[in-house]
Amino acid sequence: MSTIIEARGLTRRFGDLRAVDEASFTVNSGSVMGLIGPNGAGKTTLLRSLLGLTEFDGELEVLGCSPLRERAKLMEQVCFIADTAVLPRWMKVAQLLDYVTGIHPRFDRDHAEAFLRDTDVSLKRRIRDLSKGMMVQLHLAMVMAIDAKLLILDEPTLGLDILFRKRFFEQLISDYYDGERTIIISTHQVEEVQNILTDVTFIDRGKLVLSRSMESIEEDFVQLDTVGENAQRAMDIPHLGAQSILGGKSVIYEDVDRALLGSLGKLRTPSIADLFVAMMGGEK
Ligand SMILES: Nc1ncnc2c1ncn2[C@@H]1O[C@H](COP(=O)(O)OP(=O)(O)OP(=O)(O)O)[C@@H](O)[C@H]1O
Repeated sequence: MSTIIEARGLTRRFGDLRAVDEASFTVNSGSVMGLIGPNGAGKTTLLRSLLGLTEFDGELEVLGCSPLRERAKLMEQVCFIADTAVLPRWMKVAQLLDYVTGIHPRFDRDHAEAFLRDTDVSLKRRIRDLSKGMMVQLHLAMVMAIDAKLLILDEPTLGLDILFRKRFFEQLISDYYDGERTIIISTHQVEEVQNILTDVTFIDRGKLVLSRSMESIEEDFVQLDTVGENAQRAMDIPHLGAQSILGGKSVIYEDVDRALLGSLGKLRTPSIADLFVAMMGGEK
């Protein structure tokens, strides 16, 4: 396992606004990291910094390169799909494959075609005539055929229905992820990525609120569902956040004595979505 990204005090200012504020984190090879935050939290700005697409202060190294000074070298090893990614609509699918074969040294056309054979996307179709779902399949085919060490996806499933979103993430993990590549996915759709992540980072108003492995989430956080009088006792113990449930409370704690909580109700590991709500300002 090697370090792919190392950020120390990464900051991006727009006038008085700090879109990314003193972010320090490490990403290791083989990680599938979810970058999760509300609208305007700084996700896109953080990803753009990693790619050298925006100026920043602080220290940042991505795949051993300085994103601002060695962008060309970095781009040889990175694949990025922006939330606003658009394919040239006037091209036919086959022409797109020709085009990317011509410009990208690590694009494997045969691999892309093999992937597309299992979809409804025909090489003869014009891109503008594809449905949204087919467009995603085409995007995925392009991504999977690029041999990149780091894949960065900014809101890759925006505007798609739940079936396509699920399929996108499933295929990403089953067909692309090989345990060595590193994937960073920014998304609002927390529930759908939860099962594929090895690491999770929460960002809120530019600050990293949480940056951990999924394994350590299990160790560090616990959720208690409790009803009746026990609910008040549970709320008296310092906690991260709480939600009302039928007849009681569901409360999330960090680093707490589980034996003490066990007598008050049912314990479980919080989902990423529940943890997100608790940390981003649920009922306290
Ligand atoms: N070029 C810019 N000039 C000025 N402010 C900017 C610029 N780009 C982003 N911002 C501001 O920085 C903050 C973070 O924006 P960013 O797009 O990184 O958030 P995000 O988490 O990706 O949001 P969303 O989920 O809505 O896409 C926002 O307040 C945004 O208005």
